[in-house]
Amino acid sequence: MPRFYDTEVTSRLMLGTAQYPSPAILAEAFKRSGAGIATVSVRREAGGERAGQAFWDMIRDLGVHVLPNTAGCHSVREAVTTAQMARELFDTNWIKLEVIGHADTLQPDPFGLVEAARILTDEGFAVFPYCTEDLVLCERLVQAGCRVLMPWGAPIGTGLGLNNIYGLRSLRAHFPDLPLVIDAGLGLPSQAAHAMELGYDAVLLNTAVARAGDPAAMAEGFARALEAGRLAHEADPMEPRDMAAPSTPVLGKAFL
Ligand SMILES: CC(=O)[C@@H](O)[C@H](O)COP(=O)(O)O
Repeated sequence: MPRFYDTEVTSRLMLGTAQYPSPAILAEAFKRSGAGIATVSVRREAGGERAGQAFWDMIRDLGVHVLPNTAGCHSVREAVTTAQMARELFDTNWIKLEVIGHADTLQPDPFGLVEAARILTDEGFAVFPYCTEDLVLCERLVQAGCRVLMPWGAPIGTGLGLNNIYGLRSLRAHFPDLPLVIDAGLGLPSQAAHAMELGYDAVLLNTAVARAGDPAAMAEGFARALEAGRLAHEADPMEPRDMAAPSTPVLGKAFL
């Protein structure tokens, strides 16, 4: 199982905690999938007071690692301040760093992300940056102190899956020993299995589970797909080839 900043987790599935039809369904999705990490929006917690406390109690009861995020932050300053609040609220130095750079695609602002990552690692945070698969950006994030990378599969909430297989494969090859997590854009368990087959360590998703007709069943579907994909990765898959190759031996075939 993957290790994030010296913490070994028990599952390759991380789930977001927004958009569920009810808290009970959210809890059931975690239970059935065995997801090991819950991401929580600091803004939601900080703004909610009593509702926030009830939500936090429920998350704590799940018994999973909590990964607060800076969702909704569009500037370095906002993200850093939100991370500092998260450390106090959740009593953890883990932070999923989001610095959104574009209103339509919600893609990360690479420049702000690196700057915020550097500030936060200097302050002792364990930063989980939501990034793109750009190799130069990822190099800079590692230089800034990040010990895990979270490239997007596709824009948040689209369910499009892995938009740039080539780029994700290159990233894996470039950082063979760094934990890599696909974050955002997954819509189906088969896409999560594909991420595992590419050698990724984990996936983080929210919309595909929370917006499914049966969120708990979908969460379990993702968990099973992750297991299948990882097993396939470890089994050393065959190389695809262009030319047909008979899988049945022709030796001993009767001549007519
Ligand atoms: C970066 C971000 O906000 C994602 O972690 C999001 O929470 C999950 O993305 P999906 O809703 O597309 O799964």
